[in-house]
Amino acid sequence: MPFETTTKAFIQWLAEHNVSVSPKVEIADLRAQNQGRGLVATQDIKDDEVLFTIPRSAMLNVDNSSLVTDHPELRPKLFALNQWESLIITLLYEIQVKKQDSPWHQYFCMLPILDSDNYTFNQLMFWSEKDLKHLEPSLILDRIGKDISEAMYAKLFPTVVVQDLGLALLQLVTLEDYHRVASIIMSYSFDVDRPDFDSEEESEDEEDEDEEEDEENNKKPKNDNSKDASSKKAKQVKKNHDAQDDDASYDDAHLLNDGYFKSMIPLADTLNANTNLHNASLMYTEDNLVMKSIKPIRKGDQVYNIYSDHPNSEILRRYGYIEPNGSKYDFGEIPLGIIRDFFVQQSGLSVDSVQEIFSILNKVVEIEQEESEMVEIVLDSYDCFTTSEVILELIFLIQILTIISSIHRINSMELLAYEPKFQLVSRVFKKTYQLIESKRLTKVFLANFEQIIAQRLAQYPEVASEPFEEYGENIGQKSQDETRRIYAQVVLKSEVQSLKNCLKVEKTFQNGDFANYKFIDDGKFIRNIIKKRFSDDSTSEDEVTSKKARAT
Ligand SMILES: C[S@@+](CC[C@H](N)C(=O)[O-])C[C@H]1O[C@@H](n2cnc3c(N)ncnc32)[C@H](O)[C@@H]1O
Repeated sequence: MPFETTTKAFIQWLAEHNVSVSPKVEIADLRAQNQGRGLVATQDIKDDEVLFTIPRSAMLNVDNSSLVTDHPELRPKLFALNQWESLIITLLYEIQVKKQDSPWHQYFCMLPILDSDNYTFNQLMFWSEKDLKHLEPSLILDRIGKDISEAMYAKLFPTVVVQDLGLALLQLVTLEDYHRVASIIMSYSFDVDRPDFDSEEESEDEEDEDEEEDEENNKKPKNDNSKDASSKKAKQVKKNHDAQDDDASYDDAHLLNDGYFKSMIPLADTLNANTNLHNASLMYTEDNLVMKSIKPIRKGDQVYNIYSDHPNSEILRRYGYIEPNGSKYDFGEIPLGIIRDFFVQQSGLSVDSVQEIFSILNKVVEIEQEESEMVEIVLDSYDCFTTSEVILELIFLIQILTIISSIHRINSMELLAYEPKFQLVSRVFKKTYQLIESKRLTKVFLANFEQIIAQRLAQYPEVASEPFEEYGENIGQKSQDETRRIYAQVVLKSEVQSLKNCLKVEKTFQNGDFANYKFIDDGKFIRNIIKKRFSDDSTSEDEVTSKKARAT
């Protein structure tokens, strides 16, 4: 069916399902920009205007599906699955079994899964090895999640679907069909609170948060991948909230405990997203879902939702597009390996010794956690944001290793037995904690911090240092290979720009969480640690080291 005809049939479907749409917006063909369909303002819109209202009955989820209507006996088994599994089966049943008889058929005709005129699947899951090479050295390559997705397919088909649910008609669902449906859920679904959910199950904290949210007398359903830490439901699902995290087993009875349904919401999911141009949000009341403007929108402008605070790399992984001028939430990442190798080079410690220091730090944190809310500081990688902010864990680790390196140059750490080594690392940890608490860091820390970021930057190809450029209105006419190459370049530019912004240390250490930090001489701080430590210790190794320390 031609693109326009499909859109018109969908608009008709919306009217038949009591979706009321403001005359100030219309569905537009944005394929030239590689944006498929989107919503555009046909008149000026004020802040807080209702753009459309969707009754809950028009949503599709496991509770409100043909599968449960046709097979009410399957309800308990479907509800015992997790959100992802149940919605995948629900959608496959509508699309592959009910086909034209599905009440949502006209809606599915709009989705890429049935509308071959709409854009191709560009989520990283569908990229070839050759396409993915363009993304090196981005760490997003470690998070594509294809293996986890395939494990879910292997679990559902055929065991759960055929043996447990008796849906023989879904026996022939291929891995490709499954990936497409899973990608549609990833890019289009929302998590919508169940009005019938027993709030007694919620914790007091969650209720407090709810009260704050309720003040506005409406709530915001989270687009599938939300990680809004302040919202009630984001706490009930795991961080990032995608299939990679949602690996609960069949027996976990997830869905019933969640208090929300992962749902497809026709029309609400026609909105594209932009972190910088976000101008509309979906709210809900008991009976309806309501899309409202959150700022004035000019005639001709696109109406944009936001899919959460993701950097370009994650937007590409989950949704298959990028923001050409960078996401508001971009960050670059420093892998732990770079930090380890930097200190190996700088201090002469062996790789094994630095690894041992990491494992001691993990133990020290574990012990501290018994008393306080200490977080782990040895992570796989560290985020450096486009806002010039970095995570505290990065600062903490580099400062600790800076001090340990200096101590090692005075007295070889390699000579110490495990126990005194543990004591030393533990003491440096505590002293560094106090140093940071008093808003101080050392001068050598700063130099090391800059060099570590510089080493990460050196791993990127030159093109990633070039400024963002408009790739033009005609991106939709480029070949798939070319489009993906351009998208990968934009991701690398986002990361490089973020890392470079974190080199603007006057911003990094004078703003936000790290405002007004002072950089002190390392010598005095180190002397303080060594003096105290060696006067406290009595083991023979320590005495040797202590004498050496005093001699220097
Ligand atoms: C919820 S749908 C939005 C409607 C979609 N454009 C359509 O035609 O069906 C999400 C998908 O839209 C596309 N999309 C959303 N925002 C975009 C943007 N700012 N630029 C390009 N594509 C975008 C991506 O392909 C994404 O996976």
